[in-house]
Amino acid sequence: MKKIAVFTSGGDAPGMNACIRAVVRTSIFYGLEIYGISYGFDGMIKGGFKRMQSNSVSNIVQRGGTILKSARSEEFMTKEGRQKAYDQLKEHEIEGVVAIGGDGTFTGAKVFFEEFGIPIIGCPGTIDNDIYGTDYTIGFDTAVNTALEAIDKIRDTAAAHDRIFFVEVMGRDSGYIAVECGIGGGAEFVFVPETETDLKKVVKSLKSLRKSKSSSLIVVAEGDEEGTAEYIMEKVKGKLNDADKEFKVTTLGHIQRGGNPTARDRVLASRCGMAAVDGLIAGKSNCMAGVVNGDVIYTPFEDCIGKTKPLKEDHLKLIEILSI
Ligand SMILES: Nc1ncnc2c1ncn2[C@@H]1O[C@H](COP(=O)(O)OP(=O)(O)O)[C@@H](O)[C@H]1O
Ligand SMILES: O=P(O)(O)OC[C@H]1O[C@](O)(COP(=O)(O)O)[C@@H](O)[C@@H]1O
Repeated sequence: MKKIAVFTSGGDAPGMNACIRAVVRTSIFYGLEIYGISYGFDGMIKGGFKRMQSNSVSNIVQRGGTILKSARSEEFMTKEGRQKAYDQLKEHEIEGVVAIGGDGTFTGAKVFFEEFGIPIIGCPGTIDNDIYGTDYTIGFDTAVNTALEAIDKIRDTAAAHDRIFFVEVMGRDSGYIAVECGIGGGAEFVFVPETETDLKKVVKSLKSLRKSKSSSLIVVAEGDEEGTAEYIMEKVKGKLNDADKEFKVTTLGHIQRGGNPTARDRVLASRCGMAAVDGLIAGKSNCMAGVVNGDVIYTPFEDCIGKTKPLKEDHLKLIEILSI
């Protein structure tokens, strides 16, 4: 293997730059030529390849976003689009690819490998932490810390004014961010897509909590099956029927996906990046490099996509117990 390429795809997650840096420097360390592909699969189709040197990735380990840009590609969803991408890789004599992204990216990578046999290894880059085959995904720790900082500030206002606050955090299909913010931020309740949200029970608990607490904080994952934080707040407000209480909603939004990665994310990203290149050199493919129980492991894309990583039962129990 002489030439490999790396790209970021789907969204962006803090730590992607640290991962790119590790891929580039590990490749150079082993004497490989390394190319960066801009704008994910779209860039592959359009031939957006650029040779990278060690100094191409200087001073980025601490930066959020991705220097390779990120994109979602409709064209790659078609056989014709993937054929164009393959032709571009052939033209540039690329023999292996590192894909940094989430489960959508890995789904595309798996299809691509099955059709054209180009060796491809993934690194888990998503703030949602919803990928099987790694205890944590790159960006999750930073997103939780960003959301937690905001929640701490919101708590000050909630306490000062005796308010009930609903804070919406990211997580289209997953409650990992909500659960960790809920535990770390001392939330009274956390609503997540993985479990049924029982509003009747919540209203009952809020009524009884009124005796001991003057303010409450509820964290809602954006993908909760009951609806948005705004919608849930209106429903709870209607049922609680407490004219003296003020209800407020804060949606944290994309601030959770930006910012400098935490130490944990930088280290995880660097380990996964190095492991992806090691894996390609060792002849691995169609899999993701992740970290489980402290060790790097390679998990087939099929499992990363097909298997779910359930929320920890004891985390959910913790929230219930600590909120009394
Ligand atoms: N079934 C598929 N076939 C081919 N490409 C796919 C498929 N699913 C996803 N992709 C590609 O992966 C890209 C990123 O997926 P997306 O779900 O948007 O992000 P993420 O990787 O963060 O989950 C898509 O824009 C598309 O180009
Ligand atoms: O507005 P966008 O860019 O589609 O992103 C929103 C989505 O991004 C996510 O945070 C996931 O993003 P990443 O996979 O890139 O980390 C989801 O929880 C959220 O629904």
